[in-house]
Amino acid sequence: MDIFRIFHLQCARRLPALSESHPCSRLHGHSFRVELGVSGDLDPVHGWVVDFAEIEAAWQPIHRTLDHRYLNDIPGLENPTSENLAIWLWGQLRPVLSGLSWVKVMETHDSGCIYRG
Ligand SMILES: Nc1nc2c(c(=O)[nH]1)N=C([C@H](O)[C@H](O)COP(=O)(O)OP(=O)(O)OP(=O)(O)O)CN2
Ligand SMILES: [Zn+2]
Repeated sequence: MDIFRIFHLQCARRLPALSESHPCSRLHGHSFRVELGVSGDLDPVHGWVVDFAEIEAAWQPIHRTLDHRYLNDIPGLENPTSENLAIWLWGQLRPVLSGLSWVKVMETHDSGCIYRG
């Protein structure tokens, strides 16, 4: 069974590997939509994979670290593409959120990525 919870981050970033002519090389902001997926068998007592509150609790330190921040300043996010953000989120969350199965980052309504470790 797969369950997921959705979170939102407001962040500033620039993508330093791009040429100056590319708009994303300039400072700009994104309202990221992050989906955290957790997979596992149902706990027969509770009838759930994991309490959604556990996913929420794992997310809170991430939110404090990233929300309304300039991502490029965060160690490991010097080139904060959505892909690198998904990988970074996986690295932060995998040790504390058992059953983490995917991290999906949507940077706009139409564009995003999924990382499964
Ligand atoms: N594979 C990736 N491609 C791009 C990334 C990325 O992280 N991974 N990032 C960007 C830019 O950050 C850019 O801000 C994306 O937004 P934008 O180009 O504005 O998105 P849209 O084209 O969907 O929006 P429009 O309003 O239609 O311009 C670029 N590529
Ligand atoms: Zn961008």
